Amino acid sequence: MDPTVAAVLQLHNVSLQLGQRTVLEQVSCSVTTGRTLGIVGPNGAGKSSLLRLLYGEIQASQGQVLFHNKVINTYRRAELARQMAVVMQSPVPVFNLTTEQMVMLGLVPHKRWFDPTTSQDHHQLQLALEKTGLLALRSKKLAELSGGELQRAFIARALVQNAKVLLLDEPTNHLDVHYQHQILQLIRQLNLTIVCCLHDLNLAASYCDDILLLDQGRVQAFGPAEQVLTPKRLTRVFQQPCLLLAHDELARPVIHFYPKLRGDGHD
Ligand SMILES: Nc1ncnc2c1ncn2[C@@H]1O[C@H](COP(=O)(O)OP(=O)(O)OP(=O)(O)O)[C@@H](O)[C@H]1O
Repeated sequence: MDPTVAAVLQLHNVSLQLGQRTVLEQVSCSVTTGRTLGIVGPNGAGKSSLLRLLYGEIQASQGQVLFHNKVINTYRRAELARQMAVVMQSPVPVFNLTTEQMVMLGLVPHKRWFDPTTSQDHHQLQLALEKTGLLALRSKKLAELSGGELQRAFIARALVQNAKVLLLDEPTNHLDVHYQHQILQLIRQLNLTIVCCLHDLNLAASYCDDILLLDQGRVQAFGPAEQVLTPKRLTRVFQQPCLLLAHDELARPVIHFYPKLRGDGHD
């Protein structure tokens, strides 16, 4: 990674203890302006916990989390919200709101309570609904949306928030293949600094510049996607044989996990 480019978020030797459990151990990584960092790893690797540290929801037991070179917990919540939008896994929606009302909540960090809604706000709302394919559902109650539509509504809210940094935990959960690609393509085009937990390694390889591979709270590799996502490393970390399949029309090979075969050294 180019050290001359400004780091937006940095973790320096961060460890996290939750109850009796060491969830993260000596994790160091950073994300620089305009890049997309994918956090990948098996279940329980510590991906969501790391994201929660990055937006200051929980505090590191050891080490430092820096946002623009300042300790994250020294920021006021409102200040952070203006600079950082967060889409968590299965956030709890307020079901009696309509899609449009919920998406408009993205404006809250930028307004005082008596500020009126402007034509610019409505324009932003319109754009966010359009980009996430929710125009036709704008007046529907959240309770009436499918899991995927709800997920897109949370992403629309993050777009309206208009922050320079976007943190997402499994944003493609509940989305069909078309929307998985559409949403990731969309957020890439926004030229934001992005940190995104993903289970799907092919999506991570396609849409992330850098990858942090975690396993049991420890960094297994961190760096450019093509250097981190090697079949040998993925086979070891996921305990499932893996190979990369090249395709003429794809910029990156397809990551393929296959069943353990007798005598291939994986059983
Ligand atoms: N509040 C808590 N107290 C104790 N242990 C916790 C707590 N929250 C999470 N953990 C544990 O920390 C570990 C990491 O959890 P985390 O949710 O960060 O993993 P993950 O990589 O996001 O997992 P998944 O892929 O399953 O979503 C898990 O073993 C989990 O059980």
